[in-house]
Amino acid sequence: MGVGKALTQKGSERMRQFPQGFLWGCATASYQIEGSPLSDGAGPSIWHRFSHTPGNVLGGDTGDVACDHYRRWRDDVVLMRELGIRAYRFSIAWPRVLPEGRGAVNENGLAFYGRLVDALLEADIIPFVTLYHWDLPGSLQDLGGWANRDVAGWFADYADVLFGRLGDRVHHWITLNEPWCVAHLGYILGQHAPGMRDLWAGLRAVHNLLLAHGRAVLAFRQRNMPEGRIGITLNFRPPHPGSQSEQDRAAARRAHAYHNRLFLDPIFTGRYPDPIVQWFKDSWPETLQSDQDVIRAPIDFLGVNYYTRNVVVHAPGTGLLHTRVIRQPGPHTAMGWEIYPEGLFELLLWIHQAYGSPVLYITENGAAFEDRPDPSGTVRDTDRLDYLRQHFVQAHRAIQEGVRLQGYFVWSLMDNFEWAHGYSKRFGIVYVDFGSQKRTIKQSGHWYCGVIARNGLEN
Ligand SMILES: N=[N+]=NCCCCNC(=O)[C@@H]1[C@H]2[C@H](O)[C@@H](O)[C@H](O)[C@@H](CO)[C@@H]12
Repeated sequence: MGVGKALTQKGSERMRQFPQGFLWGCATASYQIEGSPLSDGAGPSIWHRFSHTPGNVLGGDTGDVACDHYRRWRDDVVLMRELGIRAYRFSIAWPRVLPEGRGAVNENGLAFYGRLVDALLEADIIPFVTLYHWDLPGSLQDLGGWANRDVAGWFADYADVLFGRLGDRVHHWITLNEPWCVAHLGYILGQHAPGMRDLWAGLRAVHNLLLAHGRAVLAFRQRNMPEGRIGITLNFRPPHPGSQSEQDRAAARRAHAYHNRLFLDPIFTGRYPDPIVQWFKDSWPETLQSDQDVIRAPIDFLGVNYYTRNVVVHAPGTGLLHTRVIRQPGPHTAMGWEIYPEGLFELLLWIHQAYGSPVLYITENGAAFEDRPDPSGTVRDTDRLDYLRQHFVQAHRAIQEGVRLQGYFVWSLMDNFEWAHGYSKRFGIVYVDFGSQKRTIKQSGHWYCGVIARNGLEN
């Protein structure tokens, strides 16, 4: 598409037009919005255990109620229709479907997701289903969880149950959400469930997550669903060196290999980044030559989660990579993340150029800010609106450069349980009063509705 076609002059405004059929959407995750974690036969997840363990989540918050979506899902689909979103990315809680993680299917759990999918289709909203967004069945963690190589088979069997039962209506599947966070935050730093601090377990989790992804892709292909598309969602943090010194540039390369290439390279090239294998040398897991053929099973699209960049300097003896992130001047979100929209353009172009121009969806982008309703009940979150607008501009730039970006899911549809931060961080374009469960579309949500209707941005 030439630039001319995408920048149409409409009156005095310059429009940034997105391609026809571009999928504007919102994203959520099961443990963050559903509540009712043990209802109707569901088994406990590692996040149910982790949040109920004192000291793990700010304020002792848990996902016991969250946004009560398990009971309010019909009204939430109406809300999505009001927003005019064309697609909705949500995750399925593995322990609702297989309470023990393996074996008997919990029909009640499966029926919940079947009803949700039917309501979305009825509302002309395309479902994008994430098979795993961090809520591993506790019973599988008792067997080692992602550090146990058998998890690849357990995950593929779980995925296959869903392909069989929902594959007639769900045509877009994401195997894993942010496996980097699963391994790094859950098994190495211990900040997320299951709260382990074990480098050996964490690096084996990296490999087993990739194996599980590949086994699920192969199971999907076996089902021979021609309309179906499957991919994975990875989180990225483009690192910039804090100075042009060789030490800082080397630190940025280490951070880049660990944050951005650790999963991307095996999936697209069949090899781990050499700097990482060398860096972790004697801790690196034993792998089988045949593993790489499973891991690199071709996918139909890559989900990209982008929030910010990291400015990195060499820091001997500090952290896993002997690096430190330097806080930058300029605006930050309530998470303390620098607002750096250009990083999205840089990231999309890098993936496009370095990994063979894959089909991409931005499966998460958004910002937490201190939202408060004014006396009239209106939530004027202009900071979030500006954040989104600036990032949409960068996504449009990337499309102009030929990046095959086919959709954009704002994180998040509504304020929800922000993991170890509990309910203290609000990412929604819809405000949730967690006392009353009242939903209020924020100013950013009303603005987003207009972007979707015009399929573009006015200057
Ligand atoms: N360096 N460094 N590291 C830390 C990187 C943490 C990145 N966190 C995410 O990307 C999570 C993603 C998640 O899918 C969603 O469930 C979360 O609610 C959002 C908001 O937090 C984002």
